[in-house]
Amino acid sequence: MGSVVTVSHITASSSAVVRASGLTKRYGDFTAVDGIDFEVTPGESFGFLGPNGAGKSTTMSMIGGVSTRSGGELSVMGLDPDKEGPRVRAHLGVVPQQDNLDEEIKVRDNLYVYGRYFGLSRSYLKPKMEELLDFAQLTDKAGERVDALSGGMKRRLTIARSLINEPKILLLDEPTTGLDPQARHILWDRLFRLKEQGTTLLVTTHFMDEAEQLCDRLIVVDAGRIMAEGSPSQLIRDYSTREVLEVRFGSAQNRAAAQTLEGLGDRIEILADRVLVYAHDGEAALEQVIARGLNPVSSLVRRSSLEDVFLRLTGRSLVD
Ligand SMILES: Nc1ncnc2c1ncn2[C@@H]1O[C@H](COP(=O)(O)OP(=O)(O)OP(=O)(O)O)[C@@H](O)[C@H]1O
Repeated sequence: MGSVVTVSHITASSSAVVRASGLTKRYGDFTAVDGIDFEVTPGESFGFLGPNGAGKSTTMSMIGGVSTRSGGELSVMGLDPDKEGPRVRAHLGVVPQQDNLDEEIKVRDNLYVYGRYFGLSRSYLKPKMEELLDFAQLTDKAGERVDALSGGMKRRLTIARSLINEPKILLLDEPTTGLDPQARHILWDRLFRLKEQGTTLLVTTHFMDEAEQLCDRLIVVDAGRIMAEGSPSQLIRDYSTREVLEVRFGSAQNRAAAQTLEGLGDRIEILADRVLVYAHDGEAALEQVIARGLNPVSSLVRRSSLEDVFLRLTGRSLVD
């Protein structure tokens, strides 16, 4: 579909902890981040939602001062990450996409070694490690080697480790990719706690449910550009209908059926395995489908999600 969408520019606020304006990253001829503007206010949970390759990790790397920008402005706690990397990093906790724990040493020792690397004193670290182990629900695993932990536990340990210097801002790159549903919920709960304590969270994700759960506000990114910005509910209100009717007619018949459905609801999307009818009342739309002489193999009415927003903005599914 590829519709053109006007992005509302965010008013500059003096209290922003992260501010990007025209932020750009090029790798040779390729532009990974293409002049994006956003601001993150203290204590909020701000998301970057987009598919693989959208430029989310690259943006995080620039914020963290590990990748220099090619253009535009960027400030983190009022500092330029390209010029004052160490001072910026002192405010940040970083949870990378892949856990990079020391697998062969014990859980508690991972925290200790990291803290010492940060230059923190033994007397500071001793109680801090216990507090973080408790926070990560790993106290009873403290004496075990990391390679004996589950994926969810490792992720929580990586988060605990990133908190060792009491950062004001936590950068989380795809925090729950690869975790099972239960492990994801435990992790989200820990992140809610951090937010309650006033930590600002910057989260990249390609999971729409994660963005809906975790983020107060987010930007939808695709191919290095911002497609839309707002709270999850605002985005759904602005770019989708209240409900969506999903109907399946058998893969060979979806396209022909969709033609019969033309004009139904606000709009129709044909996916490989189903047809989506965007309507404020999904049940009423289903009655219309049947009234038009169609007989779906299955049907489902659900509320709109950020996945629908992404589909509307890009004509593609987030999980393609
Ligand atoms: N060092 C690099 N050299 C060249 N191209 C790069 C480099 N790092 C990233 N890219 C490219 O930049 C684009 C954005 O990558 P980035 O990792 O930021 O995307 P992403 O949205 O975080 O997706 P993912 O979840 O897959 O990491 C991709 O096309 C990627 O191949």
